[in-house]
Amino acid sequence: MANGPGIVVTGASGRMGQMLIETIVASDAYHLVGALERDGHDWVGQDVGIAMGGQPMGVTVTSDALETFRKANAVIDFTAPAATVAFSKIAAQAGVVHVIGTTGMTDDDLKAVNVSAQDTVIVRAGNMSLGVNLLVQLTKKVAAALDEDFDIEVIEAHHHHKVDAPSGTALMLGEAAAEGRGVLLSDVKDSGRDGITGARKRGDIGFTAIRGGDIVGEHDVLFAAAGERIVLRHMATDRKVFARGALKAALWGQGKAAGEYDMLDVLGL
Ligand SMILES: NC(=O)C1=CN([C@@H]2O[C@H](COP(=O)(O)OP(=O)(O)OC[C@H]3O[C@@H](n4cnc5c(N)ncnc54)[C@H](O)[C@@H]3O)[C@@H](O)[C@H]2O)C=CC1
Ligand SMILES: O=C(O)C1=N[C@H](C(=O)O)C[C@H](O)C1
Repeated sequence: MANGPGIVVTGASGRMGQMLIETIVASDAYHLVGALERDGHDWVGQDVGIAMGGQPMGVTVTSDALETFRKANAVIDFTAPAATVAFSKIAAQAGVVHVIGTTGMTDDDLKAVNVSAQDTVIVRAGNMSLGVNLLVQLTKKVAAALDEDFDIEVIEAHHHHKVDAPSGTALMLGEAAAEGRGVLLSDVKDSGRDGITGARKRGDIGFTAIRGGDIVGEHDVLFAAAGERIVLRHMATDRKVFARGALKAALWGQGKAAGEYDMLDVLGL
């Protein structure tokens, strides 16, 4: 008999999709009930295990979200903003927990997700790892303890396939620093410096994005003052940390009241 909640993985052929499927099938705490890819993708119609280059798993990749979500207890979604907005509406219709790892969402995308959260449990975070979520709390504390003599810079590095910048994690860290300082990130955010930028504005929170090779995800929060610097750092070396966090969120969300939650709720931080 199958164990634990039934999970659907969207973006099954993606870097995170495949990592999630491997993690689910290796665990007794969950089971895979569906694998979704976009219409026209060459995995659609194939057994997902075969498509991944291994043994059959008895789950055929499909592009029919509603039919698949109806068979599940949770959907784990690391895809792209437009797909995630559409999936949140379908998850609400099907009444399943929607765990969202997708980053690069606009304010309008986030508003649409928030509307879906009136009808189902949504857990969304730009980073699902325990380490980064702890770093968020540390960043808030350090920013609250220091004044604007300390310039705050968030530096992130990712693989060369990544399409959005700053990363979702960098934005979480920037929000935490702004909250610690009692300001709005939108009022102090400085990203994409290029050319004659003028001197750094006191109180700004700066962002720098590095893209290269196969870097999984690295984030520094730098507090730099005259004569001293503090650096808070997280380095992910394996996507398993994100998959484990997302699966924890899927389990945590079962039976919760409809609403939008994050990994700080899941981890009790
Ligand atoms: N929150 C977190 O902890 C993490 C978030 N991410 C985010 O997750 C997202 C995906 O990352 P990767 O797996 O590296 O990207 P990827 O490009 O390897 O995978 C994305 C997958 O989504 C699929 N997809 C796109 N539209 C779709 C649709 N309408 N229906 C079904 N599938 C669709 C694509 O075909 C692709 O297979 C990015 O936004 C990334 O920033 C990545 C790692 C950790
Ligand atoms: O695209 C990625 O790979 C990652 N994206 C997330 C982000 O935007 O912060 C999380 C992690 O750093 C990997």
